[in-house]
Amino acid sequence: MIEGLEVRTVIGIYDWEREIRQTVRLDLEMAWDTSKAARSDDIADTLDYKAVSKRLIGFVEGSSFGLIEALAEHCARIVIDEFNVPWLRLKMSKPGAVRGSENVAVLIERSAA
Ligand SMILES: Nc1nc2c(c(=O)[nH]1)N=C([C@H](O)[C@@H](O)CO)CN2
Repeated sequence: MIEGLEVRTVIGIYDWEREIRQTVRLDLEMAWDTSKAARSDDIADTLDYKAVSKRLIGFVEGSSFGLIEALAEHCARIVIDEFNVPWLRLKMSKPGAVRGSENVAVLIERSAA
């Protein structure tokens, strides 16, 4: 899992949102068989959460989507396609987007198939 990964990016459907950077937060669950790495104690045998995080940070920082739905979908595709993850659940939050609320988010599940 990667929990609470916060990144500043251009995100939003309103004109004023195209002029600023706002914080989005990613929570990511990824299916992976950890038994080989548990035996070998070798990072090469597992899914490197740091590598996944760095790739997503770079992508999100350079993106400028309108909807958090679109941003979430692209992030999911990157993780599945580039890291061979068979299944994931991704929550894309935009805290502070709605006054009076603690958070707004979309939650998606995607598979490689
Ligand atoms: N389902 C969604 N609804 C809304 C989104 C979104 O990304 N998905 N975005 C906005 C605005 O950008 C809002 O965050 C500005 O405060 C409104 N509704």
